[in-house]
Amino acid sequence: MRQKVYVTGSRPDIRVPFQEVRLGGDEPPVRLYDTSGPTVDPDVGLPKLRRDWIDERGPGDRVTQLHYARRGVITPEMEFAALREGLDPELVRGEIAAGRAILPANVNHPESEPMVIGRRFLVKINANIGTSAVADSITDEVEKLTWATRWGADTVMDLSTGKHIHRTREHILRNSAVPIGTVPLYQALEKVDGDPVKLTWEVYRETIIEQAEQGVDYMTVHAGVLLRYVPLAADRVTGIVSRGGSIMAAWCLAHHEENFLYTRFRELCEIFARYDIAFSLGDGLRPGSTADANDAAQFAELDTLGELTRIAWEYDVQVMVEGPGHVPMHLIKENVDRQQEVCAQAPFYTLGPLTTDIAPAYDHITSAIGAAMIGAFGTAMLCYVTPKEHLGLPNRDDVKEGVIAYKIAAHAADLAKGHPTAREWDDALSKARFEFRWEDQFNLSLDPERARSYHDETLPAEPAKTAHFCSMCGPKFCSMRISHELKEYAANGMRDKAREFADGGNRVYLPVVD
Ligand SMILES: C[C@H]1O[C@@H](n2cnc3c(N)ncnc32)[C@H](O)[C@@H]1O
Ligand SMILES: Cc1ncc(COP(=O)(O)O)c(N)n1
Ligand code: MET
Ligand code: SF4
Ligand SMILES: [Zn+2]
Repeated sequence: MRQKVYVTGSRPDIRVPFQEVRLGGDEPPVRLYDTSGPTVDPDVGLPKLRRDWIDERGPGDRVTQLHYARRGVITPEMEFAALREGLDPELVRGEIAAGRAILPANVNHPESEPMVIGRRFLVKINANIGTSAVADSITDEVEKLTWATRWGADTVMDLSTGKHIHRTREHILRNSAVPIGTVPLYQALEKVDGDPVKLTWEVYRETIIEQAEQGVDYMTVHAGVLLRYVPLAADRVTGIVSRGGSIMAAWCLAHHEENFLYTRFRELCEIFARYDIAFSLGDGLRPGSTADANDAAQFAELDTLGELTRIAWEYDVQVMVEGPGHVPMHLIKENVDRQQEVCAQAPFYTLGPLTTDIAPAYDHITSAIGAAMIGAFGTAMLCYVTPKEHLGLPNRDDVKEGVIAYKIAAHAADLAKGHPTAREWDDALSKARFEFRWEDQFNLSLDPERARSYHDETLPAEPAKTAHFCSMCGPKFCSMRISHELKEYAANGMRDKAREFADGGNRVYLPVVD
């Protein structure tokens, strides 16, 4: 059974949720990092976990976690995030202060359960949801939110572009125990009837304040798409594939002016600091195909993102940096190394990357391969890709497929990086598997329901739950059963050897099988 348990911190309202798996036999229970949050009841709403923490600090021009971290303060949010990972709160504070980690936590999102994004911590995953002009249901999106977090999304981005963007986001935020990210440019574009040329700084500014008041925790800002970089993407196989990037490029060319997100960046920082919104510096020039990976346009923009990272830090605003996209395996490492170098170790947040372009309908797999690699190289958060990528808006089932694929990638990276708590989970599952504790194996797995149902497809009867085989090899060929017998031989062999020794070495050695 999986059960929710809480670990308490230095004050009574720091209660950190875990999923505890009780195991059979003499095995101690295993605690899993829990992202699922409290059960959502739309009539009651979520508990406002952070309410008192925010109120105690009061309003101000710089109410950011980075601001407190730099002054040596461990906030309740930092302690909460540390307890979730089984790490020292001082490590969380130090990494935030150094800009190597962020804790996205808008003062207007008290429902959020804090977590920390940075290379020293568990690799996090983000799930994208949101309406489009073609599919515009608020209830569907709230369901995707709860479904995504049910399977382990650490943050969710609302990328809505439909008719009711404000209302959709309100429902998402009030029902979300994970930080919510947005791309405010999408709503700004709706406000000017979808014509990029009509965009203005004023419309954009009004939009970010609207979203800041609602409680958006981090915002993608495509401030690195400079006028002079746009021609660099002209000869690409797939041009500019970022929505925000293409919008800003269109604006720059039409006005022949520098990107207003870049020229007004300091004003943005002042606003973000008042709410503690984190920047997710958008990669508007990311490659959208294998052919375009690591090209001049992509790396020119990255240099600008490095410059903007340092400016945000002047204002105590937290920053992460977005990365690609479509990148074949041999070009992945350079992406992390360059980003870490150029952006002074600010956390990296990548979309995949997709390691090949040939598998539409399976891009959760093409991209989970790249995500696992880039995570192991030090990327802090992985943005999922669903099987619907390039084909249409993901539904609830696609959201689950994407989240599970990315939980696998993130955990595989945690193991490779040696996060202190990652290994325990694998060991517990492997032991259960080797000891034919089938129920424990199911309950410890990322998707217990599917594991159980796949097993039961061929062997549904109750005795099969303790059987020393499954239908893959059958009883006679079960290598793990044979391994147990080998162990017995070895143990008996040792006993016999001991007896042989006591007998003066005159016995012929024969293993005893009972
Ligand atoms: C940047 C990435 O965001 C994803 N994306 C954009 N809009 C949505 C949406 N409404 N729902 C889910 N994913 C979306 C696409 O997968 C794109 O590749
Ligand atoms: C990791 C990640 N997630 C979302 C976006 C926003 O999308 P777009 O750049 O297409 O507007 C992005 N740039 N990077
Ligand atoms: N899949 C694209 C990307 O990787 C985004 C939308 S399709 C051009 O960025
Ligand atoms: S996902 Fe579809 S709508 Fe979006 S850029 Fe690609 S083809 Fe265009
Ligand atoms: Zn793509």
